[in-house]
Amino acid sequence: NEISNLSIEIERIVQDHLKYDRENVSDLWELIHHEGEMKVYRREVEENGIVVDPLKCFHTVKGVTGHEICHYFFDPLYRMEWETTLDSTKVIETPDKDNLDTLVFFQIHKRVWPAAQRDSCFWSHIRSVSTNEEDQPVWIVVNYTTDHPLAPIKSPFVRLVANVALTCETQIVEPPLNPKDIKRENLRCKLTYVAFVNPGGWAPAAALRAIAKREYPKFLKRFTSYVVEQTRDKPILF
Ligand SMILES: CCCCCc1ccc(-c2ccc(S(=O)(=O)CCO)cc2)cc1[C@H]1C[C@H]1c1ccccn1
Repeated sequence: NEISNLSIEIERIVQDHLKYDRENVSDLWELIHHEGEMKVYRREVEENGIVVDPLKCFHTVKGVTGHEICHYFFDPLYRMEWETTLDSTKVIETPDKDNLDTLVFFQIHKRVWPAAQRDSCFWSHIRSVSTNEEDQPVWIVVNYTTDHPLAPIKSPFVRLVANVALTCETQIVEPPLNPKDIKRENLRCKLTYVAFVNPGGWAPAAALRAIAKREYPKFLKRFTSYVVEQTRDKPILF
């Protein structure tokens, strides 16, 4: 039925991301932005003349955990606080009321003139994966395009196709003897962000590449700074 088909798809996509995303980039990837701990890479790929460049970003954020980064990325409550490229976001379905680890979003993206305005509909899933005993668990959020009756494709909007994952590892730097004494200065989150976005309809390749080159680093910097600010005086969420 619906739920089990969705959970099968979620399992497949999440496992793929867990397996591949943290792999280092090959020399097929071009470094398009390097700022402090943030490195943003891109591969130039076109499908039927449409730019679908995969994007991969590695970043280390001090003072927060991977759980905190994934929590603020996943929870709709904060979306419009850090997202500057959206006109709106809405949760149109909660597939499992007893387990709020999966939501279905419908988002309208700000128009990038002269291209047609985009909208998106995707399931979003958050999960922690324990690696081995002593390390902190890996946290991951995946946003993956899906059709939905409450997100009809309507002109003039062009539906974009996205497969995005944010994967985070938490490191405890110079761990104090008693784990209860861990402070935020002992925390470091190593995150990987991958985005496979098909803009859904033709847009000038050079323009799309320029937008991506400008927007992804801006969005990752703004989002991670937002989480550092929001968590500064709060108890650590491991
Ligand atoms: C003609 C221009 C079409 C716009 C292309 C486009 C659309 C969505 C997206 C995108 C889709 C999902 C996510 S997310 O991480 O899942 C968060 C969800 O709120 C993030 C970014 C990217 C791009 C590519 C430009 C690039 C760009 C990059 C960061 C912001 C805006 N535009």
